[in-house]
Amino acid sequence: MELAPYRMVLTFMAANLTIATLPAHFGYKVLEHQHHLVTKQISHYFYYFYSMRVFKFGGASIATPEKMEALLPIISNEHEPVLLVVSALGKSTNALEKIVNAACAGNKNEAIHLAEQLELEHLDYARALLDETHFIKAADALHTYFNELKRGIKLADSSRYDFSYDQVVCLGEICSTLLLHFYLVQKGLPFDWVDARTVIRTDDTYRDAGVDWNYSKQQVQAVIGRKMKAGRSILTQGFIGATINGDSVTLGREGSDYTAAMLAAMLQLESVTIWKDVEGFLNADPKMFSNTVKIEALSYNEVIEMAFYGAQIIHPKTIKPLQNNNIPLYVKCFLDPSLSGTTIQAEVTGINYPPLIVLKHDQVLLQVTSRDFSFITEDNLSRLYALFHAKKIKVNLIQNAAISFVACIDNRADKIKDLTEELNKDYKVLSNENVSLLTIRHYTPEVVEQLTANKQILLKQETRKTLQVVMK
Ligand SMILES: Nc1ncnc2c1ncn2[C@@H]1O[C@H](COP(=O)(O)OP(=O)(O)O)[C@@H](O)[C@H]1O
Ligand SMILES: N[C@@H](CC(=O)OP(=O)(O)O)C(=O)O
Repeated sequence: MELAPYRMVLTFMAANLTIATLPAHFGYKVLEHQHHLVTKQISHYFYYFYSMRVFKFGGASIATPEKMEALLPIISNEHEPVLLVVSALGKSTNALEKIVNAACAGNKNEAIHLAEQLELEHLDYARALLDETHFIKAADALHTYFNELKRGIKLADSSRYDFSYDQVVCLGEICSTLLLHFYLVQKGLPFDWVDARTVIRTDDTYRDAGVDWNYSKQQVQAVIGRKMKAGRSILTQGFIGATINGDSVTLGREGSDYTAAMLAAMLQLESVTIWKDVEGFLNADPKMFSNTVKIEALSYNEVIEMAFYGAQIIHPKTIKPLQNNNIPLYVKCFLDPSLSGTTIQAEVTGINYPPLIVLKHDQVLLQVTSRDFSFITEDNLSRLYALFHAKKIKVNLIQNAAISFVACIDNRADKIKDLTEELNKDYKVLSNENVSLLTIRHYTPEVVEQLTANKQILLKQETRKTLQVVMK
């Protein structure tokens, strides 16, 4: 066990020294921290310095050099080393997807051309952000990684699309963090850049890699933890890792939130803040609904349900490591850090949730019927589930009847084609494409009426708290 009494004493000394050297108005905050520290030490046997935090910046927050510059006050306000987890610039992951698609379709020249365009965009970004000395260093580093990208294009092959995808797409995060790194160094901040592929070890499920928790934790503590204990702040990438063979992987689209949560759990840090372009966690996506309201505090339970059913604001895997380690998650607005944002934690009291709405488009409803009139009960259900599992298809909603089984799944044409071929051997399969899955937590009859008016309802399920409708 790591927590020896002297560690507690040292931590207290460190906290008290901090009080002595900070201006008076910081005193209260530090005392609050001390209280928090003791509580956390006793309950978790924490290994690291417990007031260190993780900040996750997504693509929207660094879409332009001006936006990146605007993050400086947020980052430099930290009194302790901070761990930054950062995504690719703006929509550059989509640009990288186009590149790998062209390469796998055999249009290698087009892919190289698109890669060169993307490199120029990164160079323009660097030029706008950095002084001459730092620009030269950044351009050099970018060149190295765009060469890695070009190697990925040359090797890309449609017969191993997911593998090819990861070798190319992972470079978005590498390049964005290089730009931010040189900017922070230029500003004199004590940051070290860590290639997440050296610490996050995964299996070889390309595009949705599973993390080897124990190995990664050891590496994260040895590399990132050690540096932070020595007073260095860290900048690393979300969304990426590497297999035991050193091949790059990605953790699933929008997976940077998950990386942030994972690192916080592995290092037992104080909290994770994800900086978004919205005021906080709203009761629905403001891009789809008007009159949304911000929720001040949410429980892990509410958020994991919403994320699982497609709330884009948080990656569904983010909550588990945080809940397991009782680490709070804050959703804050990078456009106005003074806004209170949303706190996500274990217990939330005194809040009456409004209806929380998630609308997920581009779904497919599959109806699978046994050809020989055998019941769809335990034996058939386990066969069907095993098949979905083998094809790595996530089932968003299911319902079964005597001889049929209905599943609502994301529209991944390649996977569905494979699955249908397999199912057709024993079952009759019908599919309804282009449907939407509506999930409402804390629903009211009025909201359900309003959101389903003029829609064809293909499937409906409700429990006391949650109503779900597949509709067209
Ligand atoms: N419940 C919700 N509350 C707030 N924003 C939401 C919600 N559901 C979806 N969103 C969308 O999530 C977006 C932010 O997430 P995302 O675009 O993935 O950010 P980033 O790429 O910076 O991580 C918001 O602009 C908003 O449109
Ligand atoms: N860049 C990746 C990972 C990610 O999490 O991005 P963002 O934080 O911008 O959603 C993606 O677009 O999927």
